[in-house]
Amino acid sequence: MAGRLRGAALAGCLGLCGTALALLAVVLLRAYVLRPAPGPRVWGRRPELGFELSARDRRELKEALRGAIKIQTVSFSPDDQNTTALAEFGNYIKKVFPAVFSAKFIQHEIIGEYSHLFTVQGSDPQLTPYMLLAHMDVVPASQEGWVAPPFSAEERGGFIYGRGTMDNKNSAIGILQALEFLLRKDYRLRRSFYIGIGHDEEIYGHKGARKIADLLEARGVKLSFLLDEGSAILDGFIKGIKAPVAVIGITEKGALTVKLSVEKEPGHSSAPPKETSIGILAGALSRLEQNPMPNMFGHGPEIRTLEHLASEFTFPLNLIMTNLWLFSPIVSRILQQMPSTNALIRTTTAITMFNAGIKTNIIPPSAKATVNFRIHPSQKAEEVLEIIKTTIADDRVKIDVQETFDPNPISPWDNQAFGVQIFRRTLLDVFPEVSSVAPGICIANTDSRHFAKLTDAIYLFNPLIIKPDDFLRIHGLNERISVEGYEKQVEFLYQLIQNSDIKKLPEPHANSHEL
Ligand SMILES: CCCCCCCC/C=C\CCCCCCCC(=O)N[C@@H](Cc1ccc(O)cc1)C(=O)O
Ligand SMILES: [Zn+2]
Ligand SMILES: [Zn+2]
Repeated sequence: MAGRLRGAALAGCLGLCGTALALLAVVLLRAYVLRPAPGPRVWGRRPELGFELSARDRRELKEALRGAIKIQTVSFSPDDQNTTALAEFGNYIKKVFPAVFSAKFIQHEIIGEYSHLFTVQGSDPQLTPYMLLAHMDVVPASQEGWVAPPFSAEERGGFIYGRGTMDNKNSAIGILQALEFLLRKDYRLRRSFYIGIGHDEEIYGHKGARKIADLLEARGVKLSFLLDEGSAILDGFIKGIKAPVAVIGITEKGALTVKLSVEKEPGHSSAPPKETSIGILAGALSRLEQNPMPNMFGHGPEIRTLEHLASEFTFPLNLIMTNLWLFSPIVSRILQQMPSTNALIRTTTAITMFNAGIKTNIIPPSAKATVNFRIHPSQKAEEVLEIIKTTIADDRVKIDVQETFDPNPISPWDNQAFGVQIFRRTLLDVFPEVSSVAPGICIANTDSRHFAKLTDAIYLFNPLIIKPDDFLRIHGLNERISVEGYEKQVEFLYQLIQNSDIKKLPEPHANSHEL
């Protein structure tokens, strides 16, 4: 009997100890293994004016965007733009946004013939201004393959179709629309801000955004932050994350475009040499494709993106993402499998043009190709060029560098980063379904890089929920925006302007809601 009692007591004790141990393990797991990503807190103040739209406002907002899409502001190449359309766009915004163009405290200037700079003077000159950037030019669109012609701005099933609906007339028109609505409600701005609308972003922005930046620099302007396109609220991009997450670019990749050429004696195709210019060039290109640039996972901000999103992942991915010190080799291998995530972790190589040959029976005198590299934030153009030379390893291939620039510096992402706090607050106001806001990389290039001397706080983000399918529409077929999505974009900008009017960020406190 005594033995049985001792046994029961032991079993009870073991059970208790087991429970205690299990509890301890859960606590440790929560505290150390599944710890939430560190992030600044947001304050509780709400914007003064709500975003209630009448049926008339809704119609006006939609028609303003549709009208802009119909203007064919195409950038074909650096010396081929539709300048008539660019000028028409200027007249159009004057007509559609009368409050913006008549406000006494808004100065409007045309820069580089077709770009627009608005200086919106706030009532408090002590507050450092910020800038909203967008562009009006678009890439060309084929007539075939669209459900509605690319410049028809046709509305179908709640979407407006057309070139520029996501890239980037939605921002250009959206910013002016948000300001127009605020002015009509007599909102008095406190913090000054600039609006820049470039006309040649798709061809590097040298005549538009660059000139705007030079002018502001000459005026001695410093910005508290700058917001441009380049990332979005991502839905379904990352395996293991169910909810949409806002990924705000804190840098953009660098770029290097090289022209490769091979010259060889032409001749009769009946007695060909062992290698032709085409064969030699094709070999070099194949070596570049077969030997991708090194995987740089862990050397740039991509690791911070995953750490911030760690708690959004389902089990066991949440555990893996919280412990990248251990799992980064596996994660980096997974990321390189999809083109959009591969672009986050390495300098990408894209053969974009190939020209050779003039007739079926002539040995071609020359072969040329263009290769476009997008440089990972941890590398420099010079370093990439060295790797290219070593990989090609053939002196017969001439390498001419065309456009090149290093990646942008990394913008701040912490408690003191004013812009980041404003975006968090505004996302919370307008997109309550977005559960995380993370820093990321813009895998393409934007006009914002011209503004590096005016601020170290450049952020790339379009307040639009996009799915992988939408990403393919940018520069692709059937670019479109949902009417609801565009309304939300305007609402985001409307609230962002009001939220930016705060004098100074409140001190973070323990109970405030955190994204
Ligand atoms: C966790 C991550 C998954 C990553 C998935 C990425 C999704 C990103 C979502 C939206 C990205 C939209 C990118 C729009 C910006 C494109 C801008 C652009 O096309 N630029 C051109 C031209 C250009 C402009 C300025 C320059 O100085 C150089 C080139 C480009 O070719 O980059
Ligand atoms: Zn764009
Ligand atoms: Zn574009």
